[in-house]
Amino acid sequence: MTHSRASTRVVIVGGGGTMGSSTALHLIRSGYTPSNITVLDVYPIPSLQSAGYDLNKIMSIRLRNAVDLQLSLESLHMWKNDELFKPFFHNVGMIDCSSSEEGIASLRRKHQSLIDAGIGLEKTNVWLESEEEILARAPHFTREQIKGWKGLFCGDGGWLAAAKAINAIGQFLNSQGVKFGFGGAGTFKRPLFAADGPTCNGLETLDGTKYYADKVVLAAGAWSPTLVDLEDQCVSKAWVFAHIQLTPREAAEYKDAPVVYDGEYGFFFEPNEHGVIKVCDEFPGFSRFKQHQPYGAASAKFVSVPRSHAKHPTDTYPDASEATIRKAIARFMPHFKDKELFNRTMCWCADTADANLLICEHPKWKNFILATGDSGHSFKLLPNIGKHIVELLEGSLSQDLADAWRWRPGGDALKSGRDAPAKDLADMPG
Ligand SMILES: Cc1cc2nc3c(=O)[nH]c(=O)nc-3n(C[C@H](O)[C@H](O)[C@H](O)COP(=O)(O)OP(=O)(O)OC[C@H]3O[C@@H](n4cnc5c(N)ncnc54)[C@H](O)[C@@H]3O)c2cc1C
Repeated sequence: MTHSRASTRVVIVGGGGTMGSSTALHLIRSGYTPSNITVLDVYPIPSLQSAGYDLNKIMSIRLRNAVDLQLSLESLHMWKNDELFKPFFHNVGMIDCSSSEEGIASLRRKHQSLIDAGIGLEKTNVWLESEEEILARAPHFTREQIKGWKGLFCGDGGWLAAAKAINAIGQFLNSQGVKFGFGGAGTFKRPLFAADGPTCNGLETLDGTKYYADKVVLAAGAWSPTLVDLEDQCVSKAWVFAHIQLTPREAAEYKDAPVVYDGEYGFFFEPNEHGVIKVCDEFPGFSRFKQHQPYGAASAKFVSVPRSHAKHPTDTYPDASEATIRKAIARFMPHFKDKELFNRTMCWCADTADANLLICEHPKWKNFILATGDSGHSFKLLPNIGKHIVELLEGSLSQDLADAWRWRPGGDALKSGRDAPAKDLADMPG
């Protein structure tokens, strides 16, 4: 039986997170009936354990391949122009810099790719060769601090008020009459299948509720590989960050400052309206492997299982992270190096081997759609990723996106194109 948009029932697992909320939004924008859309999550939207539940995320144009460039440009357009998203984009720019020979050479290649893209990106992305040029963009630095730094000022970039943007989608979904299930009634347990065997016709949640649907979308982020067997295509990894509190006077000095990113240290954002600065270090992530049997696996296997900060709020991060975050603060803001750190936390993503998303129908389960996979860069796609997930549901996804996001076991998702594989949390003191 074929369904019209108005009559198709869709259940979204992880609808309180980034890709899931975007999918629900675009179903409505495409003409699906809100009461036929069910958003499930462990926590109410914005879910406390979503990777997007955060003060801020970086917005920048990604040039890694044609698909990333297309998605970044689409999302930039929406962050700038779509009424729902506009309030959450702070277009303060980003300084992508380095003081090492290797780092500078890599940034020069990035600058060249921007020019080679041939779409005028060199007008907004400017090479910073001299200390004067850097100080003109970031007057809060001292000349001493930026000695040897070179890099790019990315004028299209800046930061996104992440949790607030997901919250705005949640409010819109609520106003439209979308159905929600949270807690036990929102926590995915297993898919349900029709009498023919391979056709998925719904799912059961932890409390035993059964939701029947024409399409099930699994957008459970770092939890996806623990819920269904993804045949090792995704490895869930954590990154860390902490916050410092500035006085109103200190915060005023950093107001509208660009995001500063140095791949050897980390990155930081301008203070929020309460004077809080978030600081991240940069490293290949932490895994947390244990024996676990996702649905569809013949037996238990080694899977990296995220530990939810929402469930374990006293969890912070390994001792080593305290040192690297302090090192980043000392590099970027030496006068704040002794400030107290608070809200130390981990944030989980499901990395794929080639850093492309995994957005496809399950190869064996008809109507069960995966919308997951990561590379630590997908929050910026909040405004537009759902549009493509809806295209997949409808069979109209373009071939280049379908190729990039296909089911593709076999790569090394632990390393995921980074310089080193992730370390396991079990091996990290603290
Ligand atoms: C430290 C860090 C920094 C990052 N920085 C940036 C950045 O600067 N810019 C950028 O663009 N991207 C960034 N990212 C990446 C970005 O946050 C992720 O790519 C994106 O948020 C992933 O979206 P998702 O929908 O796959 O997962 P999530 O947003 O995590 O959503 C998954 C959802 O599934 C839910 N869920 C889990 N289990 C179940 C279950 N059993 N049943 C129902 N629901 C369930 C969760 O509660 C959650 O709401 C960063 C990520 C991290 C970790």
